[in-house]
Amino acid sequence: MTMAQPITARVIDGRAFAADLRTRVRDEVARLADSTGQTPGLAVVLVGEDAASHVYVRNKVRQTREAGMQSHEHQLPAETSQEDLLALIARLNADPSVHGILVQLPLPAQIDTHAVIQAIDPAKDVDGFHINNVGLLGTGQKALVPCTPLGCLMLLRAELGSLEGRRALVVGASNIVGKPMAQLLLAEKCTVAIAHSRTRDLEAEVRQAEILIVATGVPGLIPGHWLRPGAVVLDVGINRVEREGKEVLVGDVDFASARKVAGAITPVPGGVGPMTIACLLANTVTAFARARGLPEPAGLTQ
Ligand SMILES: Nc1nc2c(c(=O)[nH]1)N[C@@H](CN(C=O)c1ccc(C(=O)N[C@@H](CCC(=O)O)C(=O)O)cc1)CN2
Ligand SMILES: [Mg+2]
Repeated sequence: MTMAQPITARVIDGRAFAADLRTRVRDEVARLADSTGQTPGLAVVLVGEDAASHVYVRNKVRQTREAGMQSHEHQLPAETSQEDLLALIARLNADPSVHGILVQLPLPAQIDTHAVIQAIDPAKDVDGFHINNVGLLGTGQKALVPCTPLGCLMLLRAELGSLEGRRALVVGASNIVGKPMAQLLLAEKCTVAIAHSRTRDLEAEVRQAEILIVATGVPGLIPGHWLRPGAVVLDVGINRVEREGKEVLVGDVDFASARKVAGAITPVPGGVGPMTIACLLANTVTAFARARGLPEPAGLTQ
């Protein structure tokens, strides 16, 4: 008699996928430099002392340079005024060597985040947060797309090929991840639902999803037994928790139980996270090409 094999999900290697995307970005940068004599430039603005933000910005600067692009780094003190930050953005908007502008979030409390994002030239808004880009994405036109959802879309396409007709659930309705993710999935012709903190029966919603994307910041919110068997699960959560006296990173999905039910799943760390910066580089190349009226580089955007 043969024993039933336990189902074990394929673990999606976001680090490897991001490394491959960065190689494609680097090749495209070299090709563009050859044909135009110019190198794409990315300006990164960091205000204050948030420790995680410093790590992310350091990685953004390093990976920008490794891709052969120019990095313009602006570190401002925590007490920077809104006026000074807006003046810097105006200078970056006007600088022809800057093709992408990114203001690292979160910003200190005295600064109006929305006003700062709206001050960025939408053509240089490589985070895709400006309402022009939000509106373009929502109306099915070419936009600059937020980096984390764009990374998720690339992982899903690599895993599933066509997403058409699939039932997708996005858990979390943030402007940075949940809402743009839902728009991207809709554009792929998925049947899309968005769940949030007031969703009445989250388990019942999760059970129906062939594609599940979770971005809530609640560690271990989704246990494996809620999943539809074979589902593709992308875990966007990055939560620092204490386990056995040590600080560890965990996602919003309980990985140990979920991998016994899912068809494929991203780990934390090493899943969706690394795609965020790789997609930022890709967006910078896309912004550069569009600004110069060049053909869209293939495979770098939605
Ligand atoms: N302006 C922006 N601010 C923020 C964004 C953003 O896209 N634009 N996203 C996050 C932070 N972020 C990039 O800025 C980011 C988060 C996580 C990772 C990543 O590689 N995570 C690793 C784990 C890293 C760790 O050890 O902490 C992983 O998941 O494997 C990269 C970038 C908020 N702010
Ligand atoms: Mg504020």
